[in-house]
Amino acid sequence: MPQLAIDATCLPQYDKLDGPTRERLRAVTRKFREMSWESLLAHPDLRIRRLPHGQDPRIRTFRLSDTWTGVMLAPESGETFLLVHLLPKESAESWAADQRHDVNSVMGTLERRDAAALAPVVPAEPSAPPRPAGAAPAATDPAPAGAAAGTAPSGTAGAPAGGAPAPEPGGLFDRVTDRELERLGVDPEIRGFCRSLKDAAELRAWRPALPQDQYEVLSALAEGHSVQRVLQEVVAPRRPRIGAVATDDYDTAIRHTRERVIVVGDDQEVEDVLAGEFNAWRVFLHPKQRDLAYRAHFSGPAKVSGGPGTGKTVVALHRVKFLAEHLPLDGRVLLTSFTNALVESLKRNLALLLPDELLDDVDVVTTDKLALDVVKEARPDVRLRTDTRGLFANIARQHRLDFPPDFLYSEYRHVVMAQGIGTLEGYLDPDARRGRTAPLDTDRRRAVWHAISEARARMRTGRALAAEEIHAEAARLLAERSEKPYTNLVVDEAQDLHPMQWRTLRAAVAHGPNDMFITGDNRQRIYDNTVSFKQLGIGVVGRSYPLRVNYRTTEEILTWADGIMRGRVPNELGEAAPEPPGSVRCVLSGPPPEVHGAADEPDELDALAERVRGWLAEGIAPGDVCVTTRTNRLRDSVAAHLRARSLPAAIFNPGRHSVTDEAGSVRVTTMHGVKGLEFRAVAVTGATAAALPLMDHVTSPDIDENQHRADLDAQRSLLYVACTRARERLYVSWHGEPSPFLP
Ligand SMILES: Nc1ncnc2c1ncn2[C@@H]1O[C@H](COP(=O)(O)OP(=O)(O)OP(=O)(O)O)[C@@H](O)[C@H]1O
Repeated sequence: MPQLAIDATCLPQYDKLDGPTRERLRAVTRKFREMSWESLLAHPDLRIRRLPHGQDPRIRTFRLSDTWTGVMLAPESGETFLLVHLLPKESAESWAADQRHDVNSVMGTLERRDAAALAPVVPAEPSAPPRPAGAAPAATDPAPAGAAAGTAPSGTAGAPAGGAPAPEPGGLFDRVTDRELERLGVDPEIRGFCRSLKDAAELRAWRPALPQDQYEVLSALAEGHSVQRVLQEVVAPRRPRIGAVATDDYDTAIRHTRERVIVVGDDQEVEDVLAGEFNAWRVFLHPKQRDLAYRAHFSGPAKVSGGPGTGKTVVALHRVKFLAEHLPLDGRVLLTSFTNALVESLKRNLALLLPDELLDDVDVVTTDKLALDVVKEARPDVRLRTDTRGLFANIARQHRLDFPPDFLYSEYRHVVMAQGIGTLEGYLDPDARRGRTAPLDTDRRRAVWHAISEARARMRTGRALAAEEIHAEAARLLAERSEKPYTNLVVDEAQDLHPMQWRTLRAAVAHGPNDMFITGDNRQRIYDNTVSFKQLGIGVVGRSYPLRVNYRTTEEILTWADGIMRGRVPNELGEAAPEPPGSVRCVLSGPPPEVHGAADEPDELDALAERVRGWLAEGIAPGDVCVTTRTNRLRDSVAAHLRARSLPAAIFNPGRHSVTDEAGSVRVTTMHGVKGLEFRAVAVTGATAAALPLMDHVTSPDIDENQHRADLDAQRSLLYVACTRARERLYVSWHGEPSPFLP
């Protein structure tokens, strides 16, 4: 029986179909799976048509409804049909006639190109593959027909219309030879075409017309990566593991192109795939993502880093799936993150990916909850203390320590607990305070140690323990257990965890293959924690992997937001060394961010309300809009202001609500509250100099200059995180003096 595969291009289209058309599509897909090709061709309702002037003899159209047409690829073998696109009837045939599918001779993937748009600009080389039978002569429209609106070059990307461009000096790919391009899977047609390109913007404008994987190769080369690196990072992950590529074997290529094609088995799968435009991540993984998530064996902890929106959480979720599928009988997986809101969001997404029987084997909890549960098992009367900062300030006063108010707490948190120092001797060790800038002689260290010891003793007697104490105790209890509670552990948003939290995690799983899988991004570190994995016994050397494709944010927004981090080279996650250079590519493009400086707060809020109203009028659903502020006070004012102007607005408290609770309203929340989330449109309000940075939350340089700088960086990151939550639209406003962090 033939099989059906679905191309990811169909997903956003499915959203546009009405109920009866969707039902009909399901019925049609059933026929494709169940009937022979001859019966399908003869079927009166389907009206399967070959396009007499099409570029690709394998493409057919079929009737979906009076207004919608399906486009499919029907390889001669008839084994696997590919549903390529769903289009309004009037545009379907011309689109389908322009496209051509080929099997990439190096990567073995099925690629689609707009052959009609490319025809005038590809050289007619003798080495070019013969046009498929039935292909049309070169079309005359030189611009890439499917190019994103406004991005295609108005002319011919530097090439004379109607003829092949002669290679010109100063081309984008001059440094790469034809032989190298060939090794990278760039076919003769595209090799000839790319010689005419002058810069990366021109290449990007042609993207919709170019075969997808070859575009990836060219864009990595255009970024300046070496041929070797492109071979390793782009070509190798796509190559079939075994066997040679046969360019006439479309069935195999369809199955092999898992980045954008999925073979479906039954109605439920068809529905699951098609209905999931925003859940494409469940099905279509980048080869690098798939490789990391489903790799059978990492010999120890593995770390995945990458800028915002590069799919780290997606990889973490798929990794949990892989681990849960391969658990020993009594095994358990822990998926953990920093805040309740993040954990809620992970739980929801995991439930979309895993069947119930696998979900039962996975715990999704914050690292703090894990530690508290472990401690409570041994001492049920213990509870979490929330006023630790105040306690230390009191004790510092009582001990008459002449330091700034937060000094004692900072010393406790960032020296004593971060390094797990348990004795006065340990604290007096010359290395104990390495990296701290305020010097402390031995007498003062003794005084500080006594004050810290008293605070710790008071917490223990009162049984209300700071999170730091709970983790120290949890790590101790877990280290004593010969049977660890977890077989594997997956940590998301790892950049924000404190060393004491890492000790708990390290102790919760035995050392060994696949023990820890860690994802994070130091650019997004918004809490005051810096970590050395090496010191914590988490060896990731040789098992660190970057992700470099941003799936969330438009290029315009990401480029602007990157200006917030200008000149800052973050340290690699869990290391003291700077991150190696490497750029991120965006899949999406759109309008640039809007910025607005107002005279005062009421003016700023008025302008915000109009912006939000405009988005809603454009058809963006209220639940897809988020307004974010630095403080709770401004958050409340914004919500009240929007409501007073009849806009549906709800305050989102990430600690208490799950993300979908307020689906019918514009979400108003703090910058901390948007971490890990994403929205079609985001407004960042109150980006004024007085609020970003908020100096209350920045360690004074008198206490420690390094910590002072790290705290300022964390606030800069907070703005960066808020801005990179936007998928399509970003609006940033302030009143009075703008934040110095703004680009
Ligand atoms: N292979 C993929 N195909 C389609 N969409 C993807 C893919 N990978 C990730 N995405 C989408 O990209 C967006 C960002 O993914 P994700 O949240 O995993 O990124 P992240 O790196 O964890 O982001 P951040 O660090 O900014 O929180 C999500 O909407 C996700 O569904």
